[in-house]
Amino acid sequence: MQGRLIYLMGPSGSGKDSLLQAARAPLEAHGCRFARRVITRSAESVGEDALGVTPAEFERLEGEGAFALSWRANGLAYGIPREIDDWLSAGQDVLINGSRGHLEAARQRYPQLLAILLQVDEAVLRRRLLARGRETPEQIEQRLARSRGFSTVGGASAATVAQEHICVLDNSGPLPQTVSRLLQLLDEARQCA
Ligand SMILES: Nc1ncnc2c1ncn2[C@@H]1O[C@H](COP(=O)(O)OP(=O)(O)O)[C@@H](O)[C@H]1O
Ligand SMILES: O=P(O)(O)OC[C@H]1O[C@H](OP(=O)(O)OP(=O)(O)O)[C@H](O)[C@@H]1O
Repeated sequence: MQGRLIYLMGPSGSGKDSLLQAARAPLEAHGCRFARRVITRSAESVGEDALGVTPAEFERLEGEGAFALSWRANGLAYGIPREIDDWLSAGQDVLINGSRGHLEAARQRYPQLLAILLQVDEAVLRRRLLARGRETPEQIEQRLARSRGFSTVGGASAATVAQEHICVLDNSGPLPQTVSRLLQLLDEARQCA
């Protein structure tokens, strides 16, 4: 049986990267794989363990078909390596750090994907982004403005979320609580699959 693509998305600062790190060990114990993203961001940047490449290298890789999914946002290009298709074909679930803007395109390629929207209110987001210190205050405001622009998934209403089959996961509380909820959500999804 084909594995399931778990597409984690949410505003900048909502905690996607922290959650991926914290949930990694328990999920790997269940056979779930994690994709390392390729990003045109310098390797020294704080945060996820991504492969940093130049825009020219990214274009070359994309042209060679190295990515299962790729998109542009925040002035950067992001790619998910094609090896996830081998993992999925081998029946393994794969968790990726996705983009709200690319959800529809991702669904076209992976109709069975499980979309999870990590949510935190804007004041908390701004505080967390400033504390993280990876972006300038101006870039942080641009990211918050980008989130406001997602009328369908960003600050989505419950009805929209239900209609679009998106599971909302709140990360306003302590991270371990969010990890437990994620594991529970994935268990429930497995039972429904
Ligand atoms: N539940 C949480 N409680 C407090 N701080 C958090 C929580 N989740 C994430 N953070 C912090 O918020 C900041 C943004 O988290 P990060 O994982 O980088 O978000 P994203 O990858 O979605 O942009 C980081 O400094 C992180 O340590
Ligand atoms: O369409 P959106 O949902 O806005 O997402 C755009 C991009 O921003 C995030 O990446 P990145 O790691 O650069 O930013 P973040 O860690 O600040 O979320 C996310 O993982 C997407 O790659």
